[in-house]
Amino acid sequence: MFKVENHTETLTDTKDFMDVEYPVMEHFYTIQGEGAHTGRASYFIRTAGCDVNCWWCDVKDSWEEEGHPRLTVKELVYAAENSGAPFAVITGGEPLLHDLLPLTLGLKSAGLQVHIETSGSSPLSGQLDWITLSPKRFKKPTAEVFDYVDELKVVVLTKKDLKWAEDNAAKCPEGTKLLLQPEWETPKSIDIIVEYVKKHPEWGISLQAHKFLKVP
Ligand SMILES: C[S@@+](CC[C@H](N)C(=O)[O-])C[C@H]1O[C@@H](n2cnc3c(N)ncnc32)[C@H](O)[C@@H]1O
Ligand SMILES: Nc1nc2[nH]cc(C(=O)O)c2c(=O)[nH]1
Ligand code: SF4
Ligand SMILES: [Mg+2]
Repeated sequence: MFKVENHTETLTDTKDFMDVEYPVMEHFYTIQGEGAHTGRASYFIRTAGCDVNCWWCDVKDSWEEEGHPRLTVKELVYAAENSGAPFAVITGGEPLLHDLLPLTLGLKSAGLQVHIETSGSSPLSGQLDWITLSPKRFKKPTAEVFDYVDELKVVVLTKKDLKWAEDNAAKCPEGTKLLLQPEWETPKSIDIIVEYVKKHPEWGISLQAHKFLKVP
């Protein structure tokens, strides 16, 4: 949970934030396929732009802002609210490249909880009810994000990623949900994760269930 301090008074007028635009690759009503909320109906907003560039990223088309439409908070909130989803997931690309206060205020004003999927490598912004941190060596998380993380979800390809996972877990608050996620194109990572979780049951496994369900 994170709530940026001292900014809301600058955005008290609804007009202030409903007209703010974001580069959006896609937005869609689906089932959360990853993490502790797997299986729950949620409205995804995939912002465009990422400066981390993981070579195994499964949404490389999100990396450039150019070529994606700029949508207003009003448009995004309208779609999310009318979907009936109980919560929105702001993802990307790297969503924290953008000031998320206007978008999160808009979503929350419509009664949605706001979750984020982030590498944590840019400063926190906005009002976030659930922070899923997926830390990347390519651009490391900021120190601040560890004070607010709810769920640590580390993508695993090889055994060295387990040490990376533990190094990040050591910085998280007590009670943070710890999850290891196989890299989708690396089948051997599943055996690595299963063996590790059986030895270290404080960790759980996150699969990309949406890819099995064949939903976006
Ligand atoms: C596409 S990223 C977007 C949000 C943010 N940039 C991040 O990395 O958390 C969303 C989630 O998908 C994970 N992910 C991306 N490519 C993946 C892959 N090939 N296999 C498994 N997980 C992947 C990321 O680690 C992250 O947890
Ligand atoms: N269904 C579904 N669940 C997801 N959880 C995290 C995703 C992401 O790309 O951020 C994602 C996604 O792309 N689709
Ligand atoms: S940080 Fe996220 S969106 Fe960016 S390259 Fe890595 S997995 Fe893809
Ligand atoms: Mg995805």
